[in-house]
Amino acid sequence: MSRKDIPMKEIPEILKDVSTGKKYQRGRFLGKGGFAKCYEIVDLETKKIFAGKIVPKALLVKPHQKDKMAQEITLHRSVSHENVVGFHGFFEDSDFVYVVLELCR
Ligand SMILES: Nc1ncnc2c1ncn2[C@@H]1O[C@H](COP(=O)(O)OP(=O)(O)OP(=O)(O)O)[C@@H](O)[C@H]1O
Repeated sequence: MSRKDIPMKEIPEILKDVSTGKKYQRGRFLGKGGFAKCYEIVDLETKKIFAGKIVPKALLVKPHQKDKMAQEITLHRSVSHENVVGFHGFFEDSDFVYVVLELCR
């Protein structure tokens, strides 16, 4: 089965982190990578703006794809440097993994 045949769920307008209760409004589309689509997202409580990197779980089927995603998160959360885009956390629901990043203007 090729990539285009995989049925894709729609990304929600409001992204909810059930573990913290945080909610983000999905805004402007920023760009697309190999697996992810990136959007501006706004924390509904603090009104702070971030970049949300959203990866469909339907694309993370092979063990090495899941491992790469987990490794990206593990590495990125451990790095804090002025030249590396800031990492603000991640969460998931049944269909997507959401990574919250500093927004690059
Ligand atoms: N923190 C950010 N702030 C603003 N725009 C971003 C941010 N992160 C990603 N983007 C936009 O989203 C696009 C896709 O990013 P993503 O990190 O998914 O892909 P990539 O690194 O280009 O590819 P790959 O999937 O191979 O890692 C980028 O090219 C950029 O336009």
